[in-house]
Amino acid sequence: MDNNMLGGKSIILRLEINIHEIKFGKVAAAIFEAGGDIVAMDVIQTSQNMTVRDITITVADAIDIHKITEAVKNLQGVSLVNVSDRTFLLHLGGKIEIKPKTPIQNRDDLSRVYTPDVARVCMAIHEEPRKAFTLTVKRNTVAVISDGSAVLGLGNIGPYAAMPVMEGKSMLFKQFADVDSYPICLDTQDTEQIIATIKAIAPGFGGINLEDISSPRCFEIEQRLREELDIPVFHDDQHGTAVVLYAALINALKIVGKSIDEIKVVVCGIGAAGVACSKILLSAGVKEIVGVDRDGALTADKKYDNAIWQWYAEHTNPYRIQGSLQEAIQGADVFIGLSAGGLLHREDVMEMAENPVVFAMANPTPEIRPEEAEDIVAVMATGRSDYPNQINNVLCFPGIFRGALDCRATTINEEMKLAAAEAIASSITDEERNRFYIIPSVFNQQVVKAIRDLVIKAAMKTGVARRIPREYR
Ligand SMILES: NC(=O)C1=CN([C@@H]2O[C@H](COP(=O)(O)OP(=O)(O)OC[C@H]3O[C@@H](n4cnc5c(N)ncnc54)[C@H](O)[C@@H]3O)[C@@H](O)[C@H]2O)C=CC1
Ligand SMILES: CC(=O)C(=O)O
Ligand SMILES: [Mg+2]
Repeated sequence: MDNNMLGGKSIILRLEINIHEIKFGKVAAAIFEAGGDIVAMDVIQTSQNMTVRDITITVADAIDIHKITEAVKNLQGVSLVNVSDRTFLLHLGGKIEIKPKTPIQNRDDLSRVYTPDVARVCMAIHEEPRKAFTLTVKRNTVAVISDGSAVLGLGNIGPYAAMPVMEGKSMLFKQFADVDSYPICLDTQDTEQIIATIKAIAPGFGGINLEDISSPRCFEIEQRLREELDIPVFHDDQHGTAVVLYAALINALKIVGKSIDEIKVVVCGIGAAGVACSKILLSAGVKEIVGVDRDGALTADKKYDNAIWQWYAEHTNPYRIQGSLQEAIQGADVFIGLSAGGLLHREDVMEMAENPVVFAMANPTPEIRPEEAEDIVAVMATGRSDYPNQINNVLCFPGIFRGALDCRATTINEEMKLAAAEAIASSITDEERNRFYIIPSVFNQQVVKAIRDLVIKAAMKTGVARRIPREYR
């Protein structure tokens, strides 16, 4: 895939221009004609014959970037030194760092944070292991762990390529909920090795956020770790997504005036996210869910090697609909896309029931782009930050872990997830709610706090809180 397809709407061209051969106005005109809008320019170097300039250009899409670079290369007297985009610049050297909380200014400080005095702290924890929560980073730190096997909708791109997403999740944890986290990408996709590795590194963490691990391995990995560790293990693509999806659906149904037990829902992509979203909808009372994957609708009339698909087929699709997405979507009230970009077409949306709700949540490219269907849908949402109604697990994972860490929960259970969904859905008032505003912004700090508070209450009520926060004592 062309790197620029992953986002960069703003690029910087470094050009070496022979000032005797071409005037800058001509360069600017060529960029403009190719679809670029020059928003800034820095002169890097000048000499009697040459000038080197960094030209910042905004573009509508990746095709324009190609057109612009070709146009510039074809100009006599111009040499294209480098093309960079702001997204790549933001990633130079990684996006996070670790800093000491206090400076070490003298030998006395050194002997306290390190040897010899640190030994007393070590022995205190040795004698009473739960002190690890008060005397180490465990109290506020989550591991963000991937094996690179299902990175966004990019597929199995491996542990190195997964790192930028995991670093991004760590940034979000810190900025939105003041949770510290380390991105960890494992160079194995073997279930047993992943489980053993995570168990081995768990002592330093207060929670494990599994990320972008493909199905069906993700189900066993999560389940085993939940059984074998005493800290929350949460597969974000399953549960974070399901929580936010459910919150968004509650509000979307209020707009279209349909009740949850009478809608037909088509879920496209029965992987980690698709299975978890379907499960939360089943428990919320949806009666007709049809799951569609690469081989079409999942139905109890077929047998599947994948145990989770077998379970899925037996618990959904009551009318045993068979066939492709195009067939399954006839008369559907809601489409939920958790598969790959571009799978849903305008013609398919036209076959849905009146006032269709379309949640095209694949990243980075949704199953259908809003501009293709917004005039024929009642409510449209994507997983992206650059369209209205962003249904993305970022609305859930910072707040749910904030709550879990603050009450030192041993797990994140169903009650805590439902509490998080309720906090998200109810953060939009009846007056505020409209077809472009069914879900709050990730920048709304009240949402993280609301999730945290309800999650702590749910943890206390279900007996999984090991610490009662001061305000609840
Ligand atoms: N908006 C959000 O918050 C989230 C969005 N996602 C997106 O959902 C998608 C799936 O993610 P995961 O469930 O983690 O991955 P996964 O690998 O566990 O599942 C993907 C599923 O989609 C199916 N699929 C792929 N291409 C298909 C096609 N052409 N037709 C039908 N089915 C197809 C696969 O067979 C697989 O079952 C990704 O695009 C991801 O970015 C995932 C989690 C959160
Ligand atoms: C948002 C997210 O976690 C994903 O697309 O995988
Ligand atoms: Mg993910």
